[in-house]
Amino acid sequence: MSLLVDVTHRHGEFTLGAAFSAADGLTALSGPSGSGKTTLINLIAGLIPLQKGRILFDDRVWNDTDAGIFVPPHRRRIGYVFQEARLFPHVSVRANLAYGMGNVAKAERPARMARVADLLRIAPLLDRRPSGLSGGEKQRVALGRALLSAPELLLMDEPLSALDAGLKADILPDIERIRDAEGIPILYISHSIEEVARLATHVVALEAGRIVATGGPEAAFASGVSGQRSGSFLTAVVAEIFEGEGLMLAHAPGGKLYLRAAPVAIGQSVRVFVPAADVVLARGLPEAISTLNRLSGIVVNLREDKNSILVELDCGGDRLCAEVTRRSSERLGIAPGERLNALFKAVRTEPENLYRQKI
Ligand SMILES: Nc1ncnc2c1ncn2[C@@H]1O[C@H](COP(=O)(O)OP(=O)(O)OP(=O)(O)O)[C@@H](O)[C@H]1O
Repeated sequence: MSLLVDVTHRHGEFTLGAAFSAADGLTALSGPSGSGKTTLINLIAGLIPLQKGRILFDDRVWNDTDAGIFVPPHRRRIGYVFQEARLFPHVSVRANLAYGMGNVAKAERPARMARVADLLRIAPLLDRRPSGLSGGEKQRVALGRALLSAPELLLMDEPLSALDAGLKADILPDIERIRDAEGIPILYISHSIEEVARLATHVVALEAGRIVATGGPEAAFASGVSGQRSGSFLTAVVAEIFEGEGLMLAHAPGGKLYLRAAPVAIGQSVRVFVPAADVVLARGLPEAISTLNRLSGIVVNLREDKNSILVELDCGGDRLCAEVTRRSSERLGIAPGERLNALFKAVRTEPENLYRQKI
């Protein structure tokens, strides 16, 4: 299934002009506050009428201003999850979930309810009222309600931003399961590079109403989503898990990676986020050093970033970014074309930011 968007829309001084497509998987919409992310998904949902352009889903036209076509929101088969769960407080979780199933044939409802309750671990909550649930439980119910409508497209507007770190970590695997099990496109607004790192199959980066980059998760750095935290993504295949040590070994194109162990299988492909400030650059390799990860790479780019230099290395095809002071860069005489070693500690790799591809 795929979504095709080509829209122009003005709110007073602000103009959104965006063209992109999104297929199955999770497309993160990143960008600074006010860049137009919510406007974009509200247009896709049909919640605000489009001023100019087209929105197509597969071969169906949801909106085409030239042809005068506008399909109303309830006929678009979209699930929408907001920052706040927005549940009905006075009825049970079961009734909240059932509310979403208007589109589903009656005979299929019990099985669908059971499947989604299982997928999101909410079966034990069905007879409770939302007021007694934790923020994370409420958000899982909101996700469940969106899924029960049998959506063809899921829109999520910062669904985790109201949750504390512990609850976020608890719900991330649920979103991952939805991404991998439902086979529908998901558009996911997030300000967090960690969420993008963990969940995104694609990124569309917006700035001041325009798309500034699309592609893999690195695209998020083109906009303000990452704030101060520059970094890069390495892909690798898990080769060995050292159970007792909480450590695993994965093979990346540029060499071996030792990572904090995560619930993955041998042979599984993972993508790890390495913050640029965690990478140490060295000429030669010190013998006695605790750092487990040592990749060799060619300097392809040097970029000034405030009081730092961001040094980009090509490590066997993967890009690895290191942040060093200008003083270090000058002392080492770092220049494009040079081969350097990049070191980073296994203990700094964060399993909760690890993207895992299904096997
Ligand atoms: N109904 C409206 N009327 C006038 N201006 C609006 C309206 N809705 C949004 N805007 C403006 O459009 C711009 C984009 O807003 P939008 O909410 O889409 O951004 P966003 O990227 O989702 O921001 P945030 O990350 O803060 O939620 C902002 O400048 C906002 O003030």
